[in-house]
Amino acid sequence: MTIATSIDDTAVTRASGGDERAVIRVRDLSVTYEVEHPVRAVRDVSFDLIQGEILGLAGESGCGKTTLAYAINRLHKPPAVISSGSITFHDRSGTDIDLLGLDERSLEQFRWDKLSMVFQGAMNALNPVISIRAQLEDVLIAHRPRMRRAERRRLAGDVLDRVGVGRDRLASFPHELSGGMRQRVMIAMALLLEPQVMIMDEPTTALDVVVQREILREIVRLRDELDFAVIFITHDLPLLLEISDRIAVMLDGEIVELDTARRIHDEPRHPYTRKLLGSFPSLTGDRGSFIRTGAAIDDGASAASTDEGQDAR
Ligand SMILES: Nc1ncnc2c1ncn2[C@@H]1O[C@H](COP(=O)(O)OP(=O)(O)OP(=O)(O)O)[C@@H](O)[C@H]1O
Repeated sequence: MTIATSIDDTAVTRASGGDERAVIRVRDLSVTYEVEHPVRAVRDVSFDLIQGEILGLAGESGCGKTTLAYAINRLHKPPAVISSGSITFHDRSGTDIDLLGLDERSLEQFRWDKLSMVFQGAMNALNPVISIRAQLEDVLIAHRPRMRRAERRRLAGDVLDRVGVGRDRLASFPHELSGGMRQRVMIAMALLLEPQVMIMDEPTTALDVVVQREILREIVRLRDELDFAVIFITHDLPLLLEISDRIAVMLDGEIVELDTARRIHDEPRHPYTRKLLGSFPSLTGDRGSFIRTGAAIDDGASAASTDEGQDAR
């Protein structure tokens, strides 16, 4: 897996304290579940998502990963409330969009078009009685109302080819496809409008390991081709080390460490990161060599391909 974009971690910082290549800038974001005993699920989180990078979000169950992901896309529902902070999206046109300031209508336009999301159960969100073609075309009808029918059909076919399902499945209904294929269709849908950012929350967890690997390889390849940024959430730290450029480690609602995948692996600074790494025996001891096969972080060791890494796929 060779990653083309180069995320140089000697980031070019702006006077405002951010990375000038950021596509999303989150500052001091807090999300609270306003229940009888309020839960501050996300606490003063700040980070930049850099254009074209895969940012892994790691941390144990309940640390706030999903809450953070949903809040970024404004998909959080009551009792969750964004209690403070800001989220800025830097559009490819050059405009900065204040995500927390968007009204519902603008949000609907924004989602899928600029930022899309694929989550674990996404494949079950496909409508069982509508063909794949119609479901893909519906997204285009909603977001590109002036697009001609022939162009819609071509794009729907192209995107299915891209994710490895193939345009010959356009007429299929969801139940005619395997779980892996349906999840690929959801990824196709997420790619359809060529968003700048994709948030993936455990997108392959429900699938068997071989299919997971294939899909992950596709995601990295598509990222190389289309240069979108990804926030990738999973419990599987070894997997994150393999595919991410950088990794943010969350603990009790806070990001306690954010660094290149290589440094998270080689020189973890926070005790919790060390504990997390230690809980995966395959990452420590004799087999503890770095298993990534070519992530793009510019720390002098990118694109190193090891036999062990090949085996891991
Ligand atoms: N609807 C809710 N009401 C109250 N508390 C909630 C609600 N949803 C989540 N929480 C709490 O918010 C915290 C963060 O949950 P969240 O689902 O974001 O964690 P996570 O890291 O994504 O976990 P997992 O990996 O298991 O999905 C947890 O303490 C959880 O119990």
